[in-house]
Amino acid sequence: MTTQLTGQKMFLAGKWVNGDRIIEVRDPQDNSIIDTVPAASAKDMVNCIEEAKDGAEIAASMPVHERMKVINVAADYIEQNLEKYARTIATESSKTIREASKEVQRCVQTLRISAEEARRIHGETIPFDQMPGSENRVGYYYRFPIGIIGAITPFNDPLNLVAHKVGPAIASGNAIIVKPATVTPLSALLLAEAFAYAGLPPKVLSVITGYGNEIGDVLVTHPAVRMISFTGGVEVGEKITRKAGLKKISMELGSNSPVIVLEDSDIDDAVESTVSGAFYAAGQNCLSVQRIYIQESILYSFQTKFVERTNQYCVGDKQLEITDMGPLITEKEAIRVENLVNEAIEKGALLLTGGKRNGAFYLPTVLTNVPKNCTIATDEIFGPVVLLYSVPDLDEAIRLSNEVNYGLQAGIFTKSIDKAHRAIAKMDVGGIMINDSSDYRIDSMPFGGVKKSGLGREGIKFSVQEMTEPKVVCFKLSDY
Ligand SMILES: NC(=O)c1ccc[n+]([C@@H]2O[C@H](COP(=O)([O-])OP(=O)(O)OC[C@H]3O[C@@H](n4cnc5c(N)ncnc54)[C@H](O)[C@@H]3O)[C@@H](O)[C@H]2O)c1
Ligand SMILES: O=C[C@H](O)CS(=O)(=O)O
Repeated sequence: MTTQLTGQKMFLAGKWVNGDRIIEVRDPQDNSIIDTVPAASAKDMVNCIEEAKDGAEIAASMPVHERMKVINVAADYIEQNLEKYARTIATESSKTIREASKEVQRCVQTLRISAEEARRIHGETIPFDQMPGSENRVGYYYRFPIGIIGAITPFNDPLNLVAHKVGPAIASGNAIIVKPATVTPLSALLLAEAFAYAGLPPKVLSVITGYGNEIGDVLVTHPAVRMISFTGGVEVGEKITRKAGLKKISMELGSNSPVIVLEDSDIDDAVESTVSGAFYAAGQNCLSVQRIYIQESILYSFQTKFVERTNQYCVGDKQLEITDMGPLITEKEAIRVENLVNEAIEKGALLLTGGKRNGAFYLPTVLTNVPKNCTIATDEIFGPVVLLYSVPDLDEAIRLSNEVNYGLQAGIFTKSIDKAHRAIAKMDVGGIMINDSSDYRIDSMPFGGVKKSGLGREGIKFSVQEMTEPKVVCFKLSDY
């Protein structure tokens, strides 16, 4: 898709500004240049943070009804321009136009939920007289905004995952500086466009484009930035956590999601759900189904149907409505996935389908008999590859599921409420879906994981909690 190279500006403290250097934004499908954005410098980031100090005061002084109005008008703007937002996502990222449209609709929902949560930031009265000697004291606590939030976001959901930080930040009266993924900055800039249209006061929001290690370090280490809200890979997450020092940290990291399919399940339903969960967004999805543990009595039936359904996946031009799966975000990423699969095959894994690359495209791939000593067995693939395993029973499936040092979400297909509850209790994850794959989320639910999958929870209400602090107020009365 060729678009007029207009050269985007970044959105710093409410102003659209150029930079001294530029970054080319490319379409993963054909590596064509679709636009350019500024490559901000460390100095630009320092200036941005200085402006955000004023922004934090402005944001905190916005009455709740104004915050709600601005967020809802921004949501309206995006809804009215859905096609433009979807095309931008489907051009700069590797999502198909159908996947991109769904992301825009979710972003609108995320913002509307954020507006609602702005009116629900409550405190509580505190019965101080529970302690002898405090009979003449009354008071409460309320929640106040922490000030400046630094948000660093990934490439795979370039709009909605930015909204998951900007929405709650504004709802809770904070200023926020977003450093979007270097390869997919345009969608984040469009989010800024919506808030500029909605009349968000200047200096409250910045979207600063550039290289993560260059400007990210400044954002992460600056003392005026009181929280880092990061979504991305565990390697970068650990780097940031080490550098951040004494400030709030929210880490939404990687995964290697398991799904269990028991013999009493609806196999056709399980197949449909896990194929979608494995190959949505070409597997570049933190909730992607990476491992499926199938009870041995139904292995042949499930495996046959799964491979058959996988082979029906339409891989091609991501701008076409008929396309189920587009490319990965870069050819380099496709080669990384190809190498992971080839390592497994060299070590004895069986390839049931896929395993072929063409540039940035990598076919939906199904492996079985994958040895434990393969990288692909324990690391996050973040590509269209799924591993099938045979298990004798639920307990073995749970044990194997928990062996991997990630724990974002899992799924289990069973008609037994007892078995479902055993999985709920025993699986070491942040979310478990019964008769859904791991790839299920609504934007208001608590979202996040354990082990290497992260720290804290997103999902608007939970982000608002992380982005605010309680303040206790106590009155000692003289003639009570
Ligand atoms: N748990 C979740 O909610 C969730 C959601 C989406 C993606 N992810 C994870 O994100 C990863 C894929 O996204 P990605 O490839 O964009 O991740 P990434 O970690 O490579 O990059 C994420 C962001 O960090 C920035 N960055 C890179 N190095 C940095 C540094 N040294 N300091 C500061 N910032 C730096 C990047 O520019 C980008 O904006 C996968 O692991 C996926 O599981 C998790
Ligand atoms: O990639 C991870 C995303 O957070 C999953 S979802 O798109 O929000 O469901």
